[in-house]
Amino acid sequence: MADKIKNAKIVFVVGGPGSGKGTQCEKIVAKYGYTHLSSGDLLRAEVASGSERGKQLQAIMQKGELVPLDTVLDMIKDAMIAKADVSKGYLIDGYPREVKQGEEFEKKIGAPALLLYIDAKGETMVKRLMKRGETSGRADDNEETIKKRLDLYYKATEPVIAFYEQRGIVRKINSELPVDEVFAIVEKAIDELK
Ligand SMILES: Nc1nc2c(ncn2[C@@H]2O[C@H](COP(=O)(O)OP(=O)(O)OP(=O)(O)O)[C@@H](O)[C@H]2O)c(=O)[nH]1
Ligand SMILES: Nc1ccn([C@@H]2O[C@H](COP(=O)(O)OP(=O)(O)O)[C@@H](O)[C@H]2O)c(=O)n1
Ligand SMILES: [Mg+2]
Repeated sequence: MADKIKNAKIVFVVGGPGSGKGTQCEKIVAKYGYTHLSSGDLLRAEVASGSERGKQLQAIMQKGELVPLDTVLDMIKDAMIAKADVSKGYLIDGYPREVKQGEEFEKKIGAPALLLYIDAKGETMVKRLMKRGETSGRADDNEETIKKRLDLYYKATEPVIAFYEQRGIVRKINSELPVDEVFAIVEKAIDELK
């Protein structure tokens, strides 16, 4: 079962909240046909289902904290298996959030071939999320939760980048530029994989 996805290309897409991970992933899907799995979207779908587990997740996400590791990892794994027959590669967006999440992913699923590090300044991310919050309906796109998400990003997620840098698979992408210019850099990184 998990064997099916062992040979697939796995790309981690990591960056702060509102750095533009989702935006770039959509463009990668359109050009390369990869399967996009946003850990945040998977969690929000569970919340929307109204399940008991969803209610617990909602409370954690509203505070900008991290949900238990196993919960996210199981969701990602199930979603990967569901697409195993048709997938050219996987974009794992918003995961790992901490080094331990990366280690567990590798134990249960496989190793990433590339980590796209979507990098924007803190103030840029806050500005984008406040703007997105005007229309997104996301409960965590508010000033207080954004600040917590950002703090947690610097504390827990930036070490993930250092961890994979040692392996030489990190490509840092400056996402202060306009979307299409950012994508031009992303394309180069993906093309290197072939
Ligand atoms: N100028 C500029 N704006 C961008 C870029 N990428 C995204 N944005 C804007 O920033 C906002 C956040 O982008 P998302 O792609 O949703 O960010 P994300 O990293 O997926 O954020 P989370 O869902 O919070 O993880 C969007 O509303 C975009 O309009 C970019 O490369 N340049
Ligand atoms: N791997 C993950 C991904 C998301 N989450 C939770 O889901 C929320 C939204 O995640 P997201 O990736 O859509 O958004 P950002 O936090 O990057 O803005 C996070 O703030 C966490 O509460 C998590 O706990 N673990
Ligand atoms: Mg996103």
